Amino acid sequence: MKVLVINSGSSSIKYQLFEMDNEQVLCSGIVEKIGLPEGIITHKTFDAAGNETKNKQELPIPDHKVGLAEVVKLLTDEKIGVISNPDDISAVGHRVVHGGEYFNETTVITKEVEEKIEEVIPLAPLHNPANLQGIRVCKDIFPKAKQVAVFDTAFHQTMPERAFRYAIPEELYQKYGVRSYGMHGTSHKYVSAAANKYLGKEGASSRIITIHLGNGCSMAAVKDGRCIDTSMGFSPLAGLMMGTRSGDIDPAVIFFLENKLNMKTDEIYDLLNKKSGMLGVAGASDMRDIEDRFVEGDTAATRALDMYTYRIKKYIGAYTAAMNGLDAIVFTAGVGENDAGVRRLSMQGLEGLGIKIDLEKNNIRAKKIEEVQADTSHVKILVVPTNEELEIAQQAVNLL
Ligand SMILES: Nc1ncnc2c1ncn2[C@@H]1O[C@H](COP(=O)(O)OP(=O)(O)O)[C@@H](O)[C@H]1O
Ligand SMILES: CC(=O)OP(=O)(O)O
Ligand SMILES: [Mg+2]
Repeated sequence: MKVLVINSGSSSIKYQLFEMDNEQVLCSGIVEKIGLPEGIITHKTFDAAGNETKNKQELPIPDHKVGLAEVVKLLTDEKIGVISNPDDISAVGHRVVHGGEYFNETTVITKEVEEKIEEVIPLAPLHNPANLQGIRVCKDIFPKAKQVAVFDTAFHQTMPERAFRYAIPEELYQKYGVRSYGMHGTSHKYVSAAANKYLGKEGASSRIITIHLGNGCSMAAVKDGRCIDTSMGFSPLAGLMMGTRSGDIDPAVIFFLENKLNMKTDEIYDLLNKKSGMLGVAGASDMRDIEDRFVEGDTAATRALDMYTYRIKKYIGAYTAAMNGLDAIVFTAGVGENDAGVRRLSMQGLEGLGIKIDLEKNNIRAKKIEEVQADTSHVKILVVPTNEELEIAQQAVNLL
């Protein structure tokens, strides 16, 4: 059974085509820097022995629709394509970021499901539209395949009320579902399970903090394999500082912008979602650009990194308290897996909590699970490459 997985992030589309009979990856790729002047598509095909052939192109990719069209071209290309007939694909698994109160499980996509994903767009304005586009394009191109949605919010459904409720009038939760949902759940689930397995703590008691640092960033406190708290909230705007999102901010700033600067609601929305974070503070959203400037001693980039990593530390403190201790920290996603500098700065000055990184071991871009703590550290520090696509494909197969 061949399953295609489409993972549309805010700045990227990742995809993998699996032969699920033996979980073999037939091809995989990433469309990066969507919306920036210079987009990149990296497409890899694999033969039965796992040997890789890579194809890289640079071209402007203004939005997710253009990106998806390029992906489909590559999948069906005469020379390097891996499918000759779209009907070869039995299912397409889609990452959907926000399921609102409607979905806490993997679901076959029907017209009603599509409408509900559309209805909660205001809760995930950078993501659900891209997720929907992916669903619609794939329905057209793979009409025989079952379309399946795997929701980012699902893993966080185990949070207790004290963690997911906001201190606002009860009616807003009861009537309108105003509460914290959390995102990146597929990734937090995958890497926490992988870490538990690696540490020999599957099914045992364990206290792990997972730190997903991509363009969007979030952390989760995972106790005994279940999420008990997470930093994103009602929408993916909450929590950590991100590529273009502010993360936590005093809501009074919004009233100030309205009253003092006469900004409209959608302008403020845009400001906090698309013009803030690393972009707002240092003028660039891509961490590779920030790192280059940090190395050159750029003041704004240095300040932005200091803010970004300080907030990670604060959440580590909070979640260590919430779990009454900590066994392991897990870094993952684009920045978490590749950026030794961010890991180093985030772990600096946490010796008081028994957390100490080894600078030499940390100096890696992780392709598999790596341990980067110092010998004297009481807490393990792992870098675990996430694989949201495999997790989605497995869930799609289980459902079907
Ligand atoms: N080698 C690297 N060093 C530092 N940051 C990197 C590196 N490779 C990728 N990144 C960063 O990862 C981020 C994208 O992560 P990713 O998980 O793909 O994001 P998303 O899924 O949110 O689109 C970008 O900010 C990019 O700069
Ligand atoms: C929810 C979210 O922020 O996703 P991504 O990091 O893929 O943009
Ligand atoms: Mg992502």
